[in-house]
Amino acid sequence: MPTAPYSGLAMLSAAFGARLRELSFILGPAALTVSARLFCHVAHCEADVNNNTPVEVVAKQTVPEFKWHILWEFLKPQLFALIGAVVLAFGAAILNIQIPLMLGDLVNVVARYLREHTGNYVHEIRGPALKLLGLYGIQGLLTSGYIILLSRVGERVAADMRKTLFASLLRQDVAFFDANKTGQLVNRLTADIQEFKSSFKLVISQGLRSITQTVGCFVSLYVISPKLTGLTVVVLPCLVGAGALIGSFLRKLSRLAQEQVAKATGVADEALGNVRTVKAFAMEERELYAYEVDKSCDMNENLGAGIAVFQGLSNMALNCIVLGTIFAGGTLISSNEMSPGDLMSFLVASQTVQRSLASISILFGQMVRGLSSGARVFEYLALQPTIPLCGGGRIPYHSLTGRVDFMNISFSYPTRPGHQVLQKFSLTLPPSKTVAIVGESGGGKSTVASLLERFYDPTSGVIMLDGLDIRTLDLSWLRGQVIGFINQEPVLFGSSIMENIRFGKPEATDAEVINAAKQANAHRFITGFPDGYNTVVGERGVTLSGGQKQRIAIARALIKNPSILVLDEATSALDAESERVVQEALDRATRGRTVLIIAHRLSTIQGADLICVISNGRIVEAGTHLELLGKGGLYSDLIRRQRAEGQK
Ligand SMILES: Nc1ncnc2c1ncn2[C@@H]1O[C@H](COP(=O)(O)OP(=O)(O)OP(=O)(O)O)[C@@H](O)[C@H]1O
Repeated sequence: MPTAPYSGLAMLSAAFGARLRELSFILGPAALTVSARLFCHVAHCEADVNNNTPVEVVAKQTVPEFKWHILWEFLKPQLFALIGAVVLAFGAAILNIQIPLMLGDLVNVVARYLREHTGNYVHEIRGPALKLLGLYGIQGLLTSGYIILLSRVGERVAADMRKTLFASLLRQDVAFFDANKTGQLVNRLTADIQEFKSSFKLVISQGLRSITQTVGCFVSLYVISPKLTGLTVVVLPCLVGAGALIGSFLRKLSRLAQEQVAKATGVADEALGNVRTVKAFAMEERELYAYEVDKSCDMNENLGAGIAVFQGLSNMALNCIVLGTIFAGGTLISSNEMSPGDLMSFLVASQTVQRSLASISILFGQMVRGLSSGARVFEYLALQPTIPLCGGGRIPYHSLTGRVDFMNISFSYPTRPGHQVLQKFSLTLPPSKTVAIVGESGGGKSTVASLLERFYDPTSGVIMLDGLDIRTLDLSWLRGQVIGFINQEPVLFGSSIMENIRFGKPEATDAEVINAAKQANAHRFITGFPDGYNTVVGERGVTLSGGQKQRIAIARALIKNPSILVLDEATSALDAESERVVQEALDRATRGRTVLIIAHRLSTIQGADLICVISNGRIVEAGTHLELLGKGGLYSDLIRRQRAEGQK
């Protein structure tokens, strides 16, 4: 008998073991096995407490519903493997029910031999022992079989979910990303799916086994001794009721802790994604992350303590049942109502029930967590974007002029519905002409570009391309082939320069990529790198200068040969020399195209065919540079202000 390094439960187990040793004069050596198994169970339960601390990271604002039909779609392709796993798990559970009965047979042989000391012990024990050994072997095989099948099903379902969720997230409107933090979305892809997978596997394997064993062993208990079973049945409902009450309190704690972990992850994601800003303000030490992590640590510690008390109490109660059984069973043996083997069977069977019930109580919490993780994953799987990515008409390339009309556009961002950014805004971009929008910061310039790209749809009014409402046109065609977009801070992906330029047209040949780079004034510096076009640009292009990044972004936009080019303050973040080379590239790129420039520095747009000044969401002045200067209005003011700032 091992000495217990554990707390009260283990001491109870040890005391129980001692009691069994006392009884071993009747029950023989098998009693020691029961004691050891019970001890192991206590240790196992304590280990479960540690394993049960939830590390789930959840992005949770509302409580989404679990959609079973979506789960069914993922399970369908794995149905055969799943049925196989269920059958094998069921088989293993049925065999587990047989084990106590066989142990009883074995003990009866031992007890009879101890009592009578007649016959050939080895010969008599061989039959039941071999039967039991065979049962252990088959049970082991079935267990391995269902675990293999189940982990296959779990992994494949999780991989399918990840791929589908990722595709669904990318399909969502830009407004969706305004409202949801990236870190929380990534959590759904990783932690939520992981949690769902673990719960799914656990519930199918252990849940099925525990329920089958509980029912089966209860039947065995009743067959062995209705009296003793009656005793157990009276006590059990009280324990289950108390357990359910504490369990619901713990689930609430768990949900709060999960939300806190998700919050901390969101903060980390934001800081790591913008590490330069954090460093520039020397905020490494003061980052909010530590505070949020400490908070989640406290909450998880409280949860862990709650789980510990819960499991401690439930183990103690269940162990007491076994203890009571031995006393009551001993009385029945003394009055010859029960054989020692029957008491052995009863003990092991009741121990199996106890273990199964303990595991059901843990599984119940796991199932709730799994269901809420699954619900969060399914919530976004079922979400349809309000702006569909494909479907709708296309204008043949040869007849496309590139004329754009903004007609009476009013617009508020979905995340800020009370704040009207554009009010009855009207503007025409004539084919092959350059129109620049200027105005105060926050006046709505970039919003105009976003609406043309259909990142959002106007609240009222229509945007026309060649006289057709852009809402009737195929969005992937519009974004993929008609409009080229270059903004102030181009984002490159952490792959090669070649792949980054090809992002604009995935089917482009190497020659097309090089040609686009030449048009964007980028070929020379790219070929100057040791790896040329295969140079990997680092995350978000950090290994390149601002001007180099911008020229690659221009090449990426030009490779699709767009009819319309939108330049959102494309050179405002560059120094004078970079601006000159990029401007050169842009001048070449804009030739023969309809161009909308969202301008910050007025010096770069003086050659535009039309300059519009936007204020409070509508155009207040329009004309060429000279015409506007002559008017002496808002445009002249802006120029004067910029000159004064330049001189400072
Ligand atoms: N995604 C968004 N969600 C909610 N409001 C937004 C969003 N983007 C911009 N806004 C708000 O819309 C208004 C117009 O913003 P916009 O970016 O169009 O201005 P801008 O003229 O381009 O400014 P700047 O010259 O400073 O870039 C601002 O009040 C801004 O706060």
